[in-house]
Amino acid sequence: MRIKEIEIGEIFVPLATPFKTALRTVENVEDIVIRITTDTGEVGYGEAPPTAVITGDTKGSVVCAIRDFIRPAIVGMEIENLDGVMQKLHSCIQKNTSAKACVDMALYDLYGKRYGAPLYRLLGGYRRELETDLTISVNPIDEMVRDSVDAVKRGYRILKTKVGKEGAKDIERIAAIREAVGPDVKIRVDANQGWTAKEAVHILTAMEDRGLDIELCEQPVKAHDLNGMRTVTQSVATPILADESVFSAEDAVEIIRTGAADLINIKLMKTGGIYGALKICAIAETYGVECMIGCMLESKLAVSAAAHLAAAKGIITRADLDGPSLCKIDPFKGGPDFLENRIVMNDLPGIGIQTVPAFKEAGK
Ligand SMILES: C[C@H](N)C(=O)N[C@H](CCC(=O)O)C(=O)O
Ligand SMILES: [Mg+2]
Repeated sequence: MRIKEIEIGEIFVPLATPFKTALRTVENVEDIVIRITTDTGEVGYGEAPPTAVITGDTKGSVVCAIRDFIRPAIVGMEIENLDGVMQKLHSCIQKNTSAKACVDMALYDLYGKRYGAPLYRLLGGYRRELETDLTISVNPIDEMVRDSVDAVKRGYRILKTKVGKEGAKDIERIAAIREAVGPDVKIRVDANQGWTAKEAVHILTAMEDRGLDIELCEQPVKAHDLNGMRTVTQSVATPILADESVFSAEDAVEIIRTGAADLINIKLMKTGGIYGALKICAIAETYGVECMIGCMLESKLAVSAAAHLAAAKGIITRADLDGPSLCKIDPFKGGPDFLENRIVMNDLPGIGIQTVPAFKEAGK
């Protein structure tokens, strides 16, 4: 089964409410999608969000990387030689991890279809169901409390609360949310690089002293500040999870070697797809470092690929796969079932997404 064609399109999905972090505010998912067709007529789908503030990737750069570098490098290659195609994908252009992830997931989709199996089973088959958190955007405290209570009413038992914009005011934010949702809801905080190491130690220590029971803190300091992150990790009891600091397997080795964080957040858009994510899983398994699977502002297509990886691997113990829950509509047919906090895998081959509107309209 050979790669015959790679078509590039776009999708637009409005968010239910604006998504706000210490790094940015977004109102819509506006992502690049691709369709790979083989000489046997099989199709595989991929998606990439332009998360410039984290990955450096823009819509234009994703399109250019796929059209001018990746497509000429892999068209004609055999899907059965997945390792060979992946080596080409990762060597034909440096960085551009979102473009690579987009193509990588379409290739894995085809690989699953080639062998008639759901991808999560081919990759390891560890579990059939995942529990995801829901993100609470950083906003005035009363809004965050309202959003947290609403999320719990919708069935979410884990909240990922965005912080990192107003220093020590985050202590009051989390205190108000904890009081409103009670002791049984897990609260994770994600500062998206918004604190200095000193601020992080002060804020997290105060949260601990007030018994706010934070499950973990994600990326307290700047991505490049591994010394600062190690200081935080060593100074507080709250587990620290590296997100923007870990893109590659090499980054994961460095984090583990230096003890800069306790946990690693794997996102396909940082690793360049499942192929790179599997390398981080292997390193994390070797050293017993648990991982979270995360997403950017992705719709069900890309998040389904991440769900397959997470369902496959035991070392991925936490999921932040709320992209589809943040969207106002789901434009796709097929894929795993996203039932608010529960993601249930099924037996559809590959990733399981059956239609992508951008290509239906193109009428190919
Ligand atoms: C959407 C997901 N829950 C999330 O919060 N991801 C962010 C980055 C998302 C973005 O800015 O597109 C994260 O974990 O930092
Ligand atoms: Mg994060």
